[in-house]
Amino acid sequence: MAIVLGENQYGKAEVRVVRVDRDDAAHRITDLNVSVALSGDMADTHLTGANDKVLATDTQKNTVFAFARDGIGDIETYGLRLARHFVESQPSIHRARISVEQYPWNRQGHHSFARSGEGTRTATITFDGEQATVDGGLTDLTVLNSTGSEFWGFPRDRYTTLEETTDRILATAVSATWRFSRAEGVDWEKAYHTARASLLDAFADTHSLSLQQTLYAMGSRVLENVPDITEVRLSLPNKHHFLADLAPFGLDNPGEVFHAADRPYGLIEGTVRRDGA
Ligand SMILES: O=c1[nH]c(=O)c2[nH]c(=O)[nH]c2[nH]1
Repeated sequence: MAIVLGENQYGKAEVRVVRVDRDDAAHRITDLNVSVALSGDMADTHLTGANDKVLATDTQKNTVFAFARDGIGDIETYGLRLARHFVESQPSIHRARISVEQYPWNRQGHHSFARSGEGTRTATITFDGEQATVDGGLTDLTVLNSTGSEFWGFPRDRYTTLEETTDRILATAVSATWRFSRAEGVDWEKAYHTARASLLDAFADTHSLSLQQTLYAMGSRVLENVPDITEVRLSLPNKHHFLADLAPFGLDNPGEVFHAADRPYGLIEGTVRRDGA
C-alpha cells in the first residue's frame, strides 16, 4: 500500500500585533491577533526535509509586523494585503489564509483606553492567486433579553422534564461569520458596523419562540441590510438562566432570581443565505 502526503498547510498562528496611530493628540489603538496559514508546493519538506520552498513561519510573523508599519486600516483590507503578498511573492505558495481577530478598546482619554467587552471583530481572507474570498464576522458578543422569550410545544417523551415556558430569559454569546460577494470595492467598516447592529437589533426586537427562530431573524436582518453579504453563519450557545427555587427558604420567586448555568448548554447553529448563493 502506497503512502502519500495529503492536504497540508502551515503558518504562524496568533501573532499579537498592536498599532498606535499618533496622527492626532487623540491616539488610536488597533489590537490584533493574526494567524497565517499557507499551502502550496510543500511536498519536499514533508518527504525529504528540503526547505527551499518553505517561507519560514518566523518570516511570516515579521511580515505581519512590517505590514502594520504602513497602517493597518480595517482588518479585511490588511488581511487581503497579506494574503496577496504571500502568494504573489513566493512561487511555492499557492494559497494563503489570513485570520484576524480585532479586540476593541474604548477611549478613556486622549491616550488612555479600556478594553471593551463588546465582542471581537473577525475576518478570514483567502487568496489562491486568482480569487480572493473575504469572510467578516464577530465572536463573544454576549446579549440577553430579560423577557420576550418563550419555549413550548416541543415533544415530550419519557425523558422530558423541561417545563414549557412563555416567559424566560434568553441569553447567548453570538459568534457570526458572513461571506462577502466580492473582495474589492466594499466599505468594510460600514459593512461590519451595519451587520453588527443588525444582529443586535434583531436579537432585541424578535419575540422569540425558540433560539432557532431568533437565529434565523438575526441572519436575515444582516442580509436585508448589507447587500454585499451573501451568507451568514451563526453559532449561538443558549446561556441558560434557570429560575432559582427559593421555596425551601419560604420565599416566592416571581421571575427575579436565576441560576446562570455554565454547562452543559444548548448550542444552536445555522446558516442563513440568499437563495442561490
Ligand atoms: O430555544 C431553545 N431551543 C431549543 O432547541 C431548546 N432545547 C431546550 O432544552 N431549550 C431550548 N430552547
